[in-house]
Amino acid sequence: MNNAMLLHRLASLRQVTQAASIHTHVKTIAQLSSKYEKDEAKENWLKEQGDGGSVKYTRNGSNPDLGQVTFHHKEKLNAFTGAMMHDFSLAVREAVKDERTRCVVVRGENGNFCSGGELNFVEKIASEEGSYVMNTVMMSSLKKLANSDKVSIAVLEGSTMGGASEIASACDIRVGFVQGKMGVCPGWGGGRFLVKTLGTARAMEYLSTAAVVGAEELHKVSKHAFVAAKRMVVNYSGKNRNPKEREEEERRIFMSVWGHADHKKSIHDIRENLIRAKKEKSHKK
Ligand SMILES: CC[C@@H](C(=O)O)C(=O)SCCNC(=O)CCNC(=O)[C@H](O)C(C)(C)COP(=O)(O)OP(=O)(O)OC[C@H]1O[C@@H](n2cnc3c(N)ncnc32)[C@H](O)[C@@H]1OP(=O)(O)O
Repeated sequence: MNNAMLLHRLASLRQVTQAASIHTHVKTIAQLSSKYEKDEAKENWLKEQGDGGSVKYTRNGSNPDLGQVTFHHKEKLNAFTGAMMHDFSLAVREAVKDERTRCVVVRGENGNFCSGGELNFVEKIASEEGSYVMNTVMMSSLKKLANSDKVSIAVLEGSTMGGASEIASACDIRVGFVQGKMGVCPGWGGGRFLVKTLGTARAMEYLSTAAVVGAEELHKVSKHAFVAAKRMVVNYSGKNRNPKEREEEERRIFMSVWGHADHKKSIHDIRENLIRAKKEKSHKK
């Protein structure tokens, strides 16, 4: 879809967009931010919610300039659990502090980058508290990676889906986003990187159409996701806003869609599809 067509569609949807009610969550964010004042408290909460997999920082033995952050969860294509988000924070901190290296390679084991959030975990934390903690921790890790003086390189092998696209975007690599299909919008702090890398029109197109569903179909699936995508792009393209306000707004936008009925239904449908695909595969054998 070209930009003119996209703008035309956006204009025709404006009425609905304006009518959709999205809560701002200001009060909730203030309460949660005092409950989880320390980074460690948020990271530990995530670890408690979902186990399985790990993320490790290592140095490349043959090339001392290279550090590497590796996702280990090969049986689920390196899908991120809460424990992995916890480890990712520690690994990124270690990587950006390592004075012996100039580059950080970010990759998944076994020839796959990452298939996004682990779906059981994603379903379990589909709440305001879950969205706040996950968003804050992952956004902080991605910011550290993006703002560090290391050159970060995402090795995009195999699957790169959902939140994994946000990690890849923080390393400045262009990838497709599937969040529209899930009835949400980027939840790991990736909105900023997408707008920075692609510009506003392309970012809107990617968020609303790039992946699997077109804008009109997406709007039927979840007008909330569509509206959130628009708000996220406007947030980073608007003038006269300071970076902190933008970051807070990105978090509010994400929290307004995470755990919504559309989102819960989408997680359920995606999991059902995976189970059905697995059964079909085993029948064919
Ligand atoms: C804020 C984060 C959040 C967001 O952005 O909104 C997310 O990231 S949500 C997750 C988004 N990701 C997805 O929707 C991807 C779901 N997975 C797939 O569509 C497919 O697995 C695939 C990535 C297209 C690969 O397909 P294929 O090559 O056919 O492999 P399998 O489907 O057989 O996968 C192997 C194995 O891995 C399990 N798996 C894969 N991804 C996930 C996941 N995200 N969470 C949990 N489990 C996952 C899959 O179920 C298979 O397991 P078994 O059936 O037990 O072998």
